[in-house]
Amino acid sequence: MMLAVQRSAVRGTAAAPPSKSHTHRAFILAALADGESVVSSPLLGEDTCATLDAVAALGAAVSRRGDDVVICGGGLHAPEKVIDCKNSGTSMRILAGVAAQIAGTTSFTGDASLCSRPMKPLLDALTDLGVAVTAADGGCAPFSVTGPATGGCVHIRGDISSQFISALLIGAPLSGRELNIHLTTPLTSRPYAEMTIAAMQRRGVSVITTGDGFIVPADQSYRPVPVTVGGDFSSAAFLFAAGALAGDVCVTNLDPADPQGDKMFIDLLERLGAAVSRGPDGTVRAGRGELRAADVNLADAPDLFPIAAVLATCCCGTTKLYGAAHLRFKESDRIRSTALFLRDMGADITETDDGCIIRGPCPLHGAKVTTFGDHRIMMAAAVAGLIADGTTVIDDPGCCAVSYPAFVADMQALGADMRYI
Ligand SMILES: O=C(O)C1=C[C@@H](OP(=O)(O)O)[C@@H](O)[C@H](O)C1
Ligand SMILES: C=C(OP(=O)(O)O)C(=O)O
Repeated sequence: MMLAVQRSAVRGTAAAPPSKSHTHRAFILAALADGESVVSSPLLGEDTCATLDAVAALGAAVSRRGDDVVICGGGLHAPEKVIDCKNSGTSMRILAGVAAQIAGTTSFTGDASLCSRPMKPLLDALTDLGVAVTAADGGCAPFSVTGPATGGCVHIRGDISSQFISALLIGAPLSGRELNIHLTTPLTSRPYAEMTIAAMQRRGVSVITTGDGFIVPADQSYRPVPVTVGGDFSSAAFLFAAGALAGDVCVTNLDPADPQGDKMFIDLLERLGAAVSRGPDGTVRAGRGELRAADVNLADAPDLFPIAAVLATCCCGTTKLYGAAHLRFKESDRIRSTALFLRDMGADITETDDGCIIRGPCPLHGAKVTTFGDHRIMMAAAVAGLIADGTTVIDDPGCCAVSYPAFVADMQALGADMRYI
């Protein structure tokens, strides 16, 4: 199946889908807390469902109560079956940190994309903490960890994925001993580590931020708390960009106080010259404006890169997106896959090591887009198709189900001419 997109205007209101990152953390931390946790409004996308299946395999009792997911956690054990994290880096990295704290062997696998993404820095850190690790060549999945880990001191790089740090932090209280994490390179995607710490603290576990990392003090445990998952700013970025490029879109279900780093997209739209207005209830509206180029550091918000690059094609002048070399380790090499589809659509775009340079404005035309099975490439290309001359034909449109299953339906409801062919 393909998705055919024609130039079209979008207008109206859409609710941001629930946050993928918050849902992963809510499911995993509920599994680690003794007792029942109710998770309301979770994202039930392919990635978060992979996490839910995994926590059930590790021994948490998972049930549905209406739209809520109820998890009875505590007393986890090594599973019989291999944990398949499918396309989800967050699931694999954080759950590896959890499994490392459990006696016995837990094996992990994923799809072809996930099995090519880096795991070695985390697996090396777990080895230093006394975990026996067996992994494929290069330290990627499939791999197994045999725990439990000890506490102590660990050195790990911070510039490949913050998920390694989230994994060590979340698993640490299970050992009962202090864990001292020293970062050997600067931490990228830092807001995600901060989301992890906030989620741990909400459940009664404190984390100390040090000059070069983090300490999880000894003798702490998670307590169950009910959570309602708020909207996802990374997914909302596609709705905002559609409004800023092709009409006027109002997005609800976003909390301005949420720690998600990708809420910077709203400031970015304003900086580039889009018409942005913020309602008192957190509702944000984005419409057309005279867009002008800017230098944008995406070190802390890498998931915004593909859609920010689409916006940049409509900016007057040279836009530089930089600071995000870790984009090369996502579901696809997102610097390469974004440059490929935008160049095919007529953009003047040059890849750099840590981003790209776009000389705009570039009139876009329809093209055949390869998503490489990457949800954010699919959604960014679909938004680009709204302003392109002719038809944009996107392969594997179902891949958006990992983070935003209703993306195409939401866009169609706003008036986008998107059809499955
Ligand atoms: O912890 C998380 O929920 C995430 C962390 C980020 O990954 P990196 O830390 O690998 O950049 C982000 O890209 C991903 O979509 C979700
Ligand atoms: C990189 C992403 O997720 P993950 O690392 O969990 O696969 C993403 O959603 O863009």
